[in-house]
Amino acid sequence: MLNILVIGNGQCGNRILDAINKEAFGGKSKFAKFYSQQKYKSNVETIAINTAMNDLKEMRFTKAKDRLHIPHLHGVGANRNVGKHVFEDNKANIMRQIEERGNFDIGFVLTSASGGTGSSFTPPLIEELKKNYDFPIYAVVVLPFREEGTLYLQNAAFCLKDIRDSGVDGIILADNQFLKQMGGDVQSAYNTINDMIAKRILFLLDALDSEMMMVTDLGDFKTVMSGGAGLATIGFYEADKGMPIKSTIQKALSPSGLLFSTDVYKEGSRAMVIIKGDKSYLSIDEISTEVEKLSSSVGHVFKGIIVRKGESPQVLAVLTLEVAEELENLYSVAVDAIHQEREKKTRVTEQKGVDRAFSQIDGLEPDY
Ligand SMILES: Nc1nc2c(ncn2[C@@H]2O[C@H](COP(=O)(O)OP(=O)(O)OP(=O)(O)O)[C@@H](O)[C@H]2O)c(=O)[nH]1
Repeated sequence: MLNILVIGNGQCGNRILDAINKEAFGGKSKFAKFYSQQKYKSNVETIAINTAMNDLKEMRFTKAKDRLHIPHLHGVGANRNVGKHVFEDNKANIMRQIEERGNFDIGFVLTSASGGTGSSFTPPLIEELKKNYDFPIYAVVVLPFREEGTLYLQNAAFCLKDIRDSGVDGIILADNQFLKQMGGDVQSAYNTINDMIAKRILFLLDALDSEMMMVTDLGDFKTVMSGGAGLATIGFYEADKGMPIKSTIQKALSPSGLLFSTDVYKEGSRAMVIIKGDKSYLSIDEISTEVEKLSSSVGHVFKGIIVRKGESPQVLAVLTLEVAEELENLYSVAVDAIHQEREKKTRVTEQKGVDRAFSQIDGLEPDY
């Protein structure tokens, strides 16, 4: 049995963690967490960390003991410099809470790249975890909608770089901009995206701790994640019962299954494909043909098969990327945003427009 740590930082990280707990506690009643056992095979410890009490209170499926409030106003207002200081001041407390949960085989830290708390807590937290423990740690990082503004874009650019420099064992990308194709208003888009990420992580945790017909394990996952440029994404598809397994695999690797925009056949570096379902769906010929097609363009592909009586076919693909054109696009938009912010600041200090307006009444008194 694996011991797994899942930490959600900031509002986005908290909500994804809550979506994971919702699935794990059976999903339906908000009271489930008070009396249910989690459905995990593994021993999973979850911790939500936030500076904003309201974000923690909003969680419906995460136990109160798993919510850690770090007092600082009502958040750090998207300011990563403030966030880094707040983390430093509270580091000992945060690390103590983690230490009390025992030993782990693997850890995940969930965060948005663009807010304040999650994006500034995650890099130093991973650095600290890597300093103190020797289990692998993966960051699951949500990229912003591109129209959310200059501060979020610059945060995303610096946060990703900081996470990469933190000693993390791999970064799994999910992109709000790409996933907004799911449609709906912002709140329902968030819920859909969070559920998509939660479902993929839970499938992965289940697979890493399962008896498989063809084995993939934590060692294989580590090898996949250490490939490419340290960046990865996850694809998933659950088919209707009639769908052939070859189409299910193709769907998992297509834009409708992925969390980040990439052509896996062009940008992929290593992959792990896990196929689950009733054995009547699991044609070895079809599976081998699809896996060979993938491995001929990406290099090594680990494959695992989990036979589950009566279950419809499901496919999960973890893919590390060699290049990521969409990330390059994001960085060029972010660089424009950084310049825009800088120019605005220089204009304010050079022109002192508002000061000039006020200075016109220097020495004058109101006359009634
Ligand atoms: N997918 C998804 N994205 C979210 C969610 N909530 C916020 N975001 C995105 O996360 C980014 C903002 O980060 P938050 O996580 O809200 O910020 P925070 O870490 O709590 O930081 P501060 O509030 O500034 O202290 C934006 O790009 C949002 O679009 C969510 O529930 N799901």
